[in-house]
Amino acid sequence: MDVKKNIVGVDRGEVIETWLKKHRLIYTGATRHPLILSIRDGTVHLSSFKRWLGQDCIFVRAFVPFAASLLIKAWKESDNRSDLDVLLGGLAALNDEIAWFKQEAAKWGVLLSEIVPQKTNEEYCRFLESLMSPEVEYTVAITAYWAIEAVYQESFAHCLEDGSKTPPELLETCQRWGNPGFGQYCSALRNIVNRRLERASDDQLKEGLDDVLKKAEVVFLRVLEYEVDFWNMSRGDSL
Ligand SMILES: Cc1ncc(CNC=O)c(N)n1
Repeated sequence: MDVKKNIVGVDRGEVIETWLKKHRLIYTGATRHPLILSIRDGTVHLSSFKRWLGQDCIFVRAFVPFAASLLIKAWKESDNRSDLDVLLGGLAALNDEIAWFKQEAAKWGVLLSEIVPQKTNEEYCRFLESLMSPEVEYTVAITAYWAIEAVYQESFAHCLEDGSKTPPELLETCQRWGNPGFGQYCSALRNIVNRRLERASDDQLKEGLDDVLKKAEVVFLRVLEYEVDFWNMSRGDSL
């Protein structure tokens, strides 16, 4: 098959695929972390799970305004109306998710009022806040958003695959991000990102334009690093 290449030599619509090949190791580090592997093989320490749960409750509260800021960028900058529908669906799901976190925390006896955000969590939330700035391009911000969602989707779907021994009391958590609907949502986000990056690489022909493609790749890698650090907090030795 004749694959068209644009000026930066990237196959059309394949930017994310190229990144995933190039950064395989860190991507696998984020999506196959020891915490996830221990959930999947049933050896997870519940104290680790609870530490993750408490920290993630805090993270998700910062993720909501980030998602809202992305909705604004999409409305202002997107070349495709359906982006807004995809993002609004994500925001609606976050409403359920926040309610679920409260209920799940209560179920495990995790007292949300007493959770202290760890340094990694605070830094990750600050990073999200930096992406909310109007200076940050829609393409760059939605790349981060897709990566954040995709890591959880791939991680938790792994715990639901045939042969996994995920403890029954953790199945609901895994289904939250590992269910097929969330998978489709992540594919829709990935399609948006690929479309935007393809456009960005075309635009780089024009003089004076920032290298959005490079910025998006840097942001993608930072998300993966933060996700690995975030899982690491569950070990409880990072305070
Ligand atoms: C640290 C982290 N990364 C990704 C997600 C998934 N997105 C929203 O729920 C999450 N909850 N927490």
